[in-house]
Amino acid sequence: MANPQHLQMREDIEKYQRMAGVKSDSFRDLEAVPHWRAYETGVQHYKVDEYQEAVVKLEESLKEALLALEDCRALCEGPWEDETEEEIQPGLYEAVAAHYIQVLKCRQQCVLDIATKPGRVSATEDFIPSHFDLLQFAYNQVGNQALAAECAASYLLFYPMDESMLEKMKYYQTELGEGVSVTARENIYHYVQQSLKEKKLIYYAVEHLGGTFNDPDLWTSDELIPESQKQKRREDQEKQRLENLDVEQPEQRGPLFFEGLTITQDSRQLNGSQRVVFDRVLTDSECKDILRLAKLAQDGAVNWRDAKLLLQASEKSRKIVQSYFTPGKKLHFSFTHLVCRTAVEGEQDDRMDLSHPVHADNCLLDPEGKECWKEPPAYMYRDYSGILYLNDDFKGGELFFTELNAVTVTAQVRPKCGRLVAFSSGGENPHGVWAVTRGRRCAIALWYTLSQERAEQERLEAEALVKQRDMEQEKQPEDKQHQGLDDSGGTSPEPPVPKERARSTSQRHKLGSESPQQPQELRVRDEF
Ligand SMILES: O=C(O)CCC(=O)C(=O)O
Ligand SMILES: [Fe+2]
Repeated sequence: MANPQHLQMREDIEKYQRMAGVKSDSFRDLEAVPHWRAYETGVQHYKVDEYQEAVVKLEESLKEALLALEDCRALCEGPWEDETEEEIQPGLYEAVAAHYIQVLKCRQQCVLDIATKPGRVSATEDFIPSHFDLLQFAYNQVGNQALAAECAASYLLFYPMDESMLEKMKYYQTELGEGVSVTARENIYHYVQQSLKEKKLIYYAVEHLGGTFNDPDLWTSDELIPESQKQKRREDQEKQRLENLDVEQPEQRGPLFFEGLTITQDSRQLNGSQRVVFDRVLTDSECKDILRLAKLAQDGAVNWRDAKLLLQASEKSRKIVQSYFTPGKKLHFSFTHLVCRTAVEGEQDDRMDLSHPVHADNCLLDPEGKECWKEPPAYMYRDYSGILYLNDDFKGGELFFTELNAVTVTAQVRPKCGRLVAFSSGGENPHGVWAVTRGRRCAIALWYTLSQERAEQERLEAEALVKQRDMEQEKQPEDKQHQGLDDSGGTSPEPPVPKERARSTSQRHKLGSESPQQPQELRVRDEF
């Protein structure tokens, strides 16, 4: 459950299911926690308009979550175990204050604990308040306005100025009649009051005694936060807002600067959003040259001119993606990768397996939860993906897009020389590759980021190297220049290509298997 992408485990479960005597309730998720199970079921009912069932499950989830919260908070009362402070010998009052603040911070963090799905690392935002938003709507749908109003009032305890909820509240009050008093749930009132008191103390301590506090709640009112902390919080929120803006921009198309380039399919034709197929990005002879590079790199010898061509081809793709999706900021390379997949020997008929399992490029796909988790080890900073294909003399190996469930295929793209498929890298674009059943399929896989800090350093170095070499060649006499251009290894300076051998063992690309810290320029490798 926590690793829904784990193909081996999925296969094993299917195998067990086929065994005699094994029933569906023989499978138990030992990591499951009651409130998460209820929450997910509740949200699923809600999404398909089954409000009666949604109400039951969401109430259960809320009750269980509050119990889990209390358990977690109680565990904060233990002895103080801060090894980093061991050296310092504080006075009694300082020690008491430090201990108490630590307990308070620990209690506050419990919200994150319960809002984090087992097996995940990032918490669902506004986990408790969102229950009331869902519940007020669901109760209204099943005709229980009194409870809908109570839930709306409970939500307003967290966000008293929320305009849309205030509107709803007015509506419920009118429906119920002015004489009927509507109050929030008492336990939620206490929960909010207590949490606010704790926050007040913590912020006081941060301001006067130092330290930091990462408030886990989004609903904390501004008045409570000291000026010094507010600034930081504002900056964080602004950064977050800008990041979201970048990726969630509506599709608006900029001009394409390259002659001959065609848009073969857009998002509508590919049944999704932020997807596109371009053709004629490369000519046949350019594909051939880069393919030769794939072959040579395998043998540890790389032609300088082909390496430069690869850099140019990927830069051209970057410009195309940038101008097509117009994300409002410069796109930087985050990873460049020349990859070939070769058919395995033997029986190929009716193969239904995948050369690359369904995944999203910047988040961890959770087909059961119909979500995509932006958390490590996913490459969260990847914003756009591009795959520039180099050949079509193979069988199988189509790229396909699916819905979030990872099984409903929404579009398929057949690779060919000069075809560039580009798409936003998030959960809106799960994709995979069918098995290559004959021949060898080569492509340049490219990922782009809007974050300058995440730009691929090796690529910048390689570009600088090319520039430097070009300048040196300009200075050289004519005859020597030609020699340099046609040079395939030998006397020329080292091209920016690793001389490692492509791996020859059967291997599948696994999301998160490459270390983001050590990207290598122009990686060349074989997959099967
Ligand atoms: O080769 C392809 O068509 C897609 C590869 C891919 O999705 C990836 O490497 O993340
Ligand atoms: Fe991918």
